[in-house]
Amino acid sequence: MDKVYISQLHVETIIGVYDFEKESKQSLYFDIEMLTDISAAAQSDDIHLAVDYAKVSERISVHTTGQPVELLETLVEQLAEIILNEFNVTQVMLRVSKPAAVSAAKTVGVEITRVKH
Ligand SMILES: Nc1nc2c(c(=O)[nH]1)N=C([C@H](O)[C@@H](O)CO)CN2
Repeated sequence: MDKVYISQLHVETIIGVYDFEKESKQSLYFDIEMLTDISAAAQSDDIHLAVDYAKVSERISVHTTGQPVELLETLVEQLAEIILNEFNVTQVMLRVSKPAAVSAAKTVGVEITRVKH
């Protein structure tokens, strides 16, 4: 299966478990891999038949900066459901990194893979 991907999408938002995290935005970085058949888009050269990575990026940014959640787990589950429901994708891998969370680490985060049923 073919893949459309987005690497290191930067979004600033309120996210976190602790009170101090609810007062100022933090950076999140998303890596997304979406399985899809690209043949119709390639043969027609038509963006409407492609998984538009710009539209996916915008949807991720809008959702992530909407209603705040505490856990990265909650956020990536919500985003995986949105991508599978709203785009022509059979499987999505989402990795979110929160580089400021653990000062001794380069970055930390959560990765999931979800399949359309
Ligand atoms: N598995 C997770 N562990 C932690 C999370 C998280 O979202 N998922 N969040 C925090 C805090 O919000 C942290 O980012 C602040 O230091 C801690 N562990």
